[in-house]
Amino acid sequence: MLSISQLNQFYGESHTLWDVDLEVPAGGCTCLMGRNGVGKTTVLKTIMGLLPAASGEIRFDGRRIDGEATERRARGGIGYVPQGREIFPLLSVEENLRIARAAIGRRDIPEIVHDLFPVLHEMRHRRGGDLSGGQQQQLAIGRALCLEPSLLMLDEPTEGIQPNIVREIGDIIRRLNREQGLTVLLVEQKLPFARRTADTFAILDRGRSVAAGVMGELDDSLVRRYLTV
Ligand SMILES: Nc1ncnc2c1ncn2[C@@H]1O[C@H](COP(=O)(O)OP(=O)(O)OP(=O)(O)O)[C@@H](O)[C@H]1O
Repeated sequence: MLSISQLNQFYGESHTLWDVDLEVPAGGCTCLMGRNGVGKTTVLKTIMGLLPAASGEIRFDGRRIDGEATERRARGGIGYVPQGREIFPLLSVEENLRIARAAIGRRDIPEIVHDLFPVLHEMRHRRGGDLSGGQQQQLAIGRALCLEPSLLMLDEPTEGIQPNIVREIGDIIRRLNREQGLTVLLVEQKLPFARRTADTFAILDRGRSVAAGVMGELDDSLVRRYLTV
């Protein structure tokens, strides 16, 4: 569904991504892994068109999208839940959702959002900034779902969230993937969470793709070499 080949990216003079390849199969849940600063967030932002690619190809459903504006990619089916969530803190929960929904010309809130996140319905009049970290993460995912994506990308959705809520977020990602058929690309540093949630992995090291496979192939030697600090 998403296929990246030979992607290069620079921040000014600094070469950040080096010939990165990444395959996200349709209907799967792929975890992009690697230590801090290896370029995971940069990959997601480049897929979304928030950063320009210097060279390489990004294909989504077979179509090249690397020349498209972010809005077009979002409308075309790529949902993005950024690191740090980036909800509007002064707007209500409902307004946060409606703004996203308006981008595809709709006014209603999709049922799936209330089904998955009853707390967002209960707290619809509260300001986004007044929610807990876990609730804000649910709002960020709910907001991405308002655009009815076929691929959902999440950047460290469990960062700074209490352990019991981490489990809930994992359940939700699995439900979206397995029950709703949404393809998922997850950036995640917590190994047990990644193993439970994803079925394939790809590892970056200093801006390069160094390993990929089905989750069962993520063995101790790969973990020691590329993931443990
Ligand atoms: N706006 C920027 N300008 C210059 N360099 C940047 C910028 N953003 C990130 N970098 C650098 O690019 C490299 C990759 O960063 P990136 O945030 O993509 O890594 P990451 O793997 O997502 O890390 P983390 O797990 O800490 O979020 C790092 O060396 C980082 O310092």
